[in-house]
Amino acid sequence: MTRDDLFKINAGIVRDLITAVGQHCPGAVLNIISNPVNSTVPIAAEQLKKMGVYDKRKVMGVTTLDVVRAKTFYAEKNGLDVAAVDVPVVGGHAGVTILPLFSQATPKATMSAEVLDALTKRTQDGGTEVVQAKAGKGSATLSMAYAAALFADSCLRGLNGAPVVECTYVESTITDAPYFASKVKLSTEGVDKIHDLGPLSDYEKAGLKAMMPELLASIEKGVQFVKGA
Ligand SMILES: NC(=O)c1ccc[n+]([C@@H]2O[C@H](COP(=O)([O-])OP(=O)(O)OC[C@H]3O[C@@H](n4cnc5c(N)ncnc54)[C@H](O)[C@@H]3O)[C@@H](O)[C@H]2O)c1
Ligand SMILES: O=C(O)C[C@H](O)C(=O)O
Repeated sequence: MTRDDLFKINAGIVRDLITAVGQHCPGAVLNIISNPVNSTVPIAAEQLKKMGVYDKRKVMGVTTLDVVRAKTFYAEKNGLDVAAVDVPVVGGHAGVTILPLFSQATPKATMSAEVLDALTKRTQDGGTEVVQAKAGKGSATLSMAYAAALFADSCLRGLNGAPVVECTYVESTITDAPYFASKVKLSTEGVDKIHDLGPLSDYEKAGLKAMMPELLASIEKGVQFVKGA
């Protein structure tokens, strides 16, 4: 089962939960983790728009697990302490739409083109690898919970006036995609500032171009699920 297969089940669940949020706590900051995140975030936004209570600063898709994976693989490969490593991951949360920016990773490490390609693919396929290994018995539940806790904690710190920067999938204008994950400053109202992509390597530029058809289609599928209903 792919994240997109989950659309059939989760699209309605997310829309109905968001309807309740729109009715009972319209100002809430939402961290959406249900897959396919590339579509469920647009579903949430469209449903809240329909109800007249959408605030783009409050709706965020959780892509933290992609960052956790990229950091882990980068640290392992380069003999670094993972706690001291940072790797931005941009795009979306499915296959080729997940784009780790190893050229911006810190601390800096030199890796061959082959190793970079392997680490990128491992990050992109990490979730699917676990879903297939569990063969119908769920996904990377515990690492998802870890990532969700990290991200929720960052949101709470931002809301408490200690701004923090995390990668998250939000309504965005930094690329051609209306929703996109990148580094975002989280503050007292939720999304405060969406950082642009920064300098990309040629490999990353190609990855950005390659993800767009799938990302745009997943976004449109989510939008139409609500608008076309
Ligand atoms: N964004 C991420 O990083 C990430 C990572 C892993 C998993 N996920 C997604 O998180 C979700 C949960 O994954 P999981 O492995 O824990 O799945 P799971 O099947 O183990 O758990 C799903 C839970 O949802 C409950 N449920 C079903 N219908 C419901 C409804 N209408 N309302 C409320 N609850 C309902 C089920 O009873 C079950 O307890 C999936 O959508 C999965 O794809 C996201
Ligand atoms: O549920 C999945 O398909 C995988 C999940 O999104 C993950 O990244 O582990």
